[in-house]
Amino acid sequence: MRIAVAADSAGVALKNELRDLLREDTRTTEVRDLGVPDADDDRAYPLLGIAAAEAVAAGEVERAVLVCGTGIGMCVSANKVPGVRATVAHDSYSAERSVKSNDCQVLTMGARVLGPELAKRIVTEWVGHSFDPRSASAAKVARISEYEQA
Ligand SMILES: O=C[C@H](O)[C@H](O)COP(=O)(O)O
Repeated sequence: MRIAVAADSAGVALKNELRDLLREDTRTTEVRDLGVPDADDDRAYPLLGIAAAEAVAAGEVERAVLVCGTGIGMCVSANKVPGVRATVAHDSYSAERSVKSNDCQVLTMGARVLGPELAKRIVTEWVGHSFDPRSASAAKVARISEYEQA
């Protein structure tokens, strides 16, 4: 699995931890860090979130993990990119269902909301989840795509 990571200055420390964790994970083949590199970089979350979502939409990566202060700005930004389904998730169950029910390719988190150990656990679990296109959820997700393409 190819994964992009990105964050604003509020999320960069957690993003870097998650990036390193994902790079050690044998299930990932590429972990692309789209920035910011450090907290001195004041590029705002929409720039980073949209860039990562565009990489997902273009098929350059399958998924993205985005971090800002709350996860909300990254989520709203990523969802503006056609074809991308992003969610904030700070608990294991929501992260799991975002993939299995909603086929979300993008997970966003708030570094000011949850601690790094919980974030790492959620992301590690999230990599292991997959969407079943034959599931009853598939038709519901298809309705979202139909609206987007209308
Ligand atoms: O959703 C936005 C993020 O939490 C961001 O890191 C902080 O945004 P703000 O500086 O506008 O509060």
